[in-house]
Amino acid sequence: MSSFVEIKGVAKEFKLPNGDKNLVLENINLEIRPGDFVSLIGHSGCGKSTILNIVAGLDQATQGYVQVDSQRVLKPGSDRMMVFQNYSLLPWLTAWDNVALAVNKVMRHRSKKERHQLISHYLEMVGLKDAMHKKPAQLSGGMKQRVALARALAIKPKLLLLDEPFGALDALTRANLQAELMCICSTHNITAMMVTHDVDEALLLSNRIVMLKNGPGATIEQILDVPFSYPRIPIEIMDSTNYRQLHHDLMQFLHHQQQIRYIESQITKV
Ligand SMILES: Nc1ncnc2c1ncn2[C@@H]1O[C@H](COP(=O)(O)OP(=O)(O)OP(=O)(O)O)[C@@H](O)[C@H]1O
Repeated sequence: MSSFVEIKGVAKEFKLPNGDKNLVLENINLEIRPGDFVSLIGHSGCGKSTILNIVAGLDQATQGYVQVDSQRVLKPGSDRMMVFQNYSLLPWLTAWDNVALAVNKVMRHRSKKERHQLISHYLEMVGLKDAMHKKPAQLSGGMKQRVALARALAIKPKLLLLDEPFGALDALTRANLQAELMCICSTHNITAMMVTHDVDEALLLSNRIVMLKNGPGATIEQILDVPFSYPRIPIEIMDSTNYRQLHHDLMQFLHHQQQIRYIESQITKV
């Protein structure tokens, strides 16, 4: 199958206020097929969010390029919707109005009735039928993230970008939302990229996991294929030998990166 997202030779260097340069990413190459759910995993600061930001068009690569559906990414667009850990909702608007704001802007050409149906459909899909008219302060963390998901999905993006979407939620809410997201993505064949620190979350949701080495100049160490078919039932797959092996491989990779980071920090002290 042809690639839908192409990340080719991407490097990213930030200029620091004192004039120094911080090379964060180097030669990142990744091809994502339509319907893939790809997770990025690696230690804090290795550049996972930077990759997502470049794909979103919120930041520019210093070298290389990103293409989505054969179009070069140069700026943000409604074909790529991002969901952040901190929900990013407008606090003075209700759940409905937060979703409506995006839908009305992007889907101006649709009739008022159609836009209304879309907003209602996606808020119901994420289980917010009875809380549509509440403001963010009246919603739990899980409910706020549901609004953010509904807002992203209602725009019908080509690519869903998720930056630690469940990082701020308690374990039970996180598990429920993971299951719902998996169901939505597999049913609607949504292509997604997700940054996560959670090995189980990556294994549950993704069909491929990109393992990033530590920076500076982080590169891709390996891409792991996750062979379980969708929809996945956590207690069933977690019990399998295959799952335990993949979990072990990922943990070992992260542990190894942590050791490298420790040794490097000791060397620079000397
Ligand atoms: N605008 C910026 N200017 C300068 N440096 C930046 C900027 N944005 C990110 N960085 C640096 O780039 C590196 C990678 O950051 P990034 O947020 O992509 O890492 P991450 O892997 O997503 O980390 P975490 O898991 O902690 O969220 C870090 O060293 C960070 O300090």
